[in-house]
Amino acid sequence: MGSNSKSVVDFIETSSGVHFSGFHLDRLEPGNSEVDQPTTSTAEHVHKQPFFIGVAGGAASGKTTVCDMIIEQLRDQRVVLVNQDSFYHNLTPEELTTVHEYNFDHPDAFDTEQLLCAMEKLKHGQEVDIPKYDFKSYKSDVFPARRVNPSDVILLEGILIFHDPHVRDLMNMKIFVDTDADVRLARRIRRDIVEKGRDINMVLDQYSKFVKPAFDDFILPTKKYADIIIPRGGDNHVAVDLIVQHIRTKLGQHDLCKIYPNLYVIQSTFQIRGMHTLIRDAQTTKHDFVFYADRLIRLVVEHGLGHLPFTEKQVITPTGSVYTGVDFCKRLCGVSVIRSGESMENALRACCKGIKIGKILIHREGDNGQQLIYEKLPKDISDRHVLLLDPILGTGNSAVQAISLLIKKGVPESNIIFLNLISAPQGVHVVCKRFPRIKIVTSEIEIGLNKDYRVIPGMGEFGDRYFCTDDDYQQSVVPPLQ
Ligand SMILES: Nc1ncnc2c1ncn2[C@@H]1O[C@H](COP(=O)(O)OP(=O)(O)O)[C@@H](O)[C@H]1O
Ligand SMILES: Nc1ccn([C@@H]2O[C@H](COP(=O)(O)O)[C@@H](O)[C@H]2O)c(=O)n1
Ligand SMILES: [Mg+2]
Repeated sequence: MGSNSKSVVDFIETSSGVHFSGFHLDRLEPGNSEVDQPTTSTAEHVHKQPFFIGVAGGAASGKTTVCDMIIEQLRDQRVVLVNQDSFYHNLTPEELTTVHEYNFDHPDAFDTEQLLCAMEKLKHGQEVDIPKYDFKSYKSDVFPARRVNPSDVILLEGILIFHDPHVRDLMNMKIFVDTDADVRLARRIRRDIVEKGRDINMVLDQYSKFVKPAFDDFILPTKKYADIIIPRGGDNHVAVDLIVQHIRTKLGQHDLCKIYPNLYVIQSTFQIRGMHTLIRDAQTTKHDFVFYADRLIRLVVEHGLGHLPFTEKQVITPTGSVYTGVDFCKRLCGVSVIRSGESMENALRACCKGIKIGKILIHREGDNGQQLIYEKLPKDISDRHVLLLDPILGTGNSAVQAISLLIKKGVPESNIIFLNLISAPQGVHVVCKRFPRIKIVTSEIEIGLNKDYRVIPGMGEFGDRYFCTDDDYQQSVVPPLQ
């Protein structure tokens, strides 16, 4: 037992009306909590964030070609392509007279502020006017601007789009098209002569004076920022297919998964939706609530176990053949946040024979914020991977308390997997910002928190419903399976 003299049972009994692992904060004074207070107590309506892809590479490496291939495969999505060329500074009359002296491959040739502003607007779901650049007059105010509507996927391509850190930060995926210099030069000569009506000597002059040095000095050094490097550009169909597959996966995910790569929402199926429908329904009987909550918990636990490290193992099958498989991670334990988290222990025990399970009890007392009042953890917990169990992530305050304790006990942050059934975006932000290396596995992301800091739509007081300590629930409403 911790320093507090009250028994665990006392605390459990006095906690009625509160989801035990997520405390009401309405009476908390600023500064009492270890965690920043949520900025809003109402449902958080986050607009659907577009997936932003940057495509960089040398001139004529095939950036536009790769983008066109991606767009072609994503015909069923709203995709927009923006070219960095649109943000070239207009040349002054003086610069125009000596245009062969102008370096179009230097970062200063672009109006990066205007580019950043336009891309931020698109990222935030606003329409934007993109200038049309004229390669013949070297101006972007000759033609009317192009109105670009908010889209699901934004592609930004250009030689130097990875140069500015602010522009880079907007991107969810960075691609570098890596094509041999001689191929780029050959393509450029053809393109500049045919499309831009330029003279061969002028093209070669510009190449040796500006294009090649700028590639070495500014473009190539940004290759290190790329998540994916595509050799041979548009000829690399495998790379483009994989990229499209990834984009489709990301589009199907909750926005929070794009922000926090360590947040895993298990793939929804009609079975999962059906279980959620039952456990969220206030009319569902106690018996059904426990049955379907258990089914969902088992899915979350199995998914969470999938994130543990493994080692390769070979066995001999009864046919005498070698089967190359994997060995389960042995050094693990569960930690349940009393009381709701205890509902997840059976599923964990059913999956991991003989697993050690520790307990943490956190409660809010008076105006002093939450207090950790009980903990019983395996002595060697710092050597183990920890599956932290709590079915609801609400404000994130109790999760932060529990995780902080585990870290204090020597558990590396990256060894903690937090398993829950539902997560409010506010809690995800709080936990993921504070502990960027832990993993959260959940089965659904909620709309948010109401003014009483309760998760909505939610499922009520989980502990009461699961452990049948709320007398108000219906005995039998949902008919059993035939
Ligand atoms: N894989 C390829 N095979 C043949 N020609 C290509 C290939 N990729 C691009 N091109 C041609 O090379 C030129 C430059 O390609 P582009 O995609 O516009 O490059 P970037 O946008 O990087 O400047 C274009 O004329 C294009 O048709
Ligand atoms: N007026 C201009 C503006 C740019 N360039 C060259 O275009 C290249 C970038 O375009 P990509 O489609 O190849 O990415 C860059 O190398 C500039 O030198 C130009 O020649 N004239
Ligand atoms: Mg291009």
